[in-house]
Amino acid sequence: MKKVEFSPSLMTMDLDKFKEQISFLNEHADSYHVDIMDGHYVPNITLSPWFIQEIRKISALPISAHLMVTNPAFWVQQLIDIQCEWICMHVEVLDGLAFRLIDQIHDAGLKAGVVLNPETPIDVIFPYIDLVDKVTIMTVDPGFAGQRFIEGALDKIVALRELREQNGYQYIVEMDGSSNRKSFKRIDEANPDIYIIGRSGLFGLDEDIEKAWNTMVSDYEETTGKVLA
Ligand SMILES: O=C(CO)[C@@H](O)[C@H](O)[C@H](O)COP(=O)(O)O
Ligand SMILES: [Co+2]
Repeated sequence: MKKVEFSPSLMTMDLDKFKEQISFLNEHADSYHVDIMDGHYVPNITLSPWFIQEIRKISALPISAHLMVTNPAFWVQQLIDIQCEWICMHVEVLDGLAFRLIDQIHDAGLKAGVVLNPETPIDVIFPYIDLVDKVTIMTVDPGFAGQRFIEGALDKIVALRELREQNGYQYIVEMDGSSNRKSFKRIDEANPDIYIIGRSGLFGLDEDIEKAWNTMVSDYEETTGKVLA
């Protein structure tokens, strides 16, 4: 069976337990997801390139930056400077910039991802679908944790996997937004490669990160009937 990857969304971690939680997750998670917002593209401001540098000091896991910003070019250069493994940009702001930014990320030796809001159709990315390394499907509106799961967005995950199969594309498919005990089964049916887990699926389950992780694993296993390796 294909391995399911879990990527904790660090904007929902407990910052007063930063070192303790990262030390534990270094041994259990597959990568980290860092939400970067500019207060314009979405009405919130969360993590930053500086935060990625702080993680990097105590972790060797791949870090994926989810850019929710109106001017991705400005942020892409900063993330290239700090060598974040994945730079993921919302397609809704990529018009007229997509090829330049994807090439810039690749030229720096990093991976380029694109992110689609729940209402954005996948055909928007067809012009550059063969160039991207990851496609992230939002299953909540971007900007905040703790929102309602948007089940209808899952059809895009199925369609992206089919397109990849038919055309030999190389991208990874990821979901982001409210993955937890209530939604794991539906997400699993759509079968993304990476699950982003936030407060509702991981950090909010227990103050002790080890207990929270174990609860997340049993929630996944009980609701999907699958056993994680
Ligand atoms: O990009 C975002 C939100 O804009 C996500 O990465 C959230 O941080 C995550 O989905 C929260 O999940 P919940 O805490 O709602 O489960
Ligand atoms: Co995110």
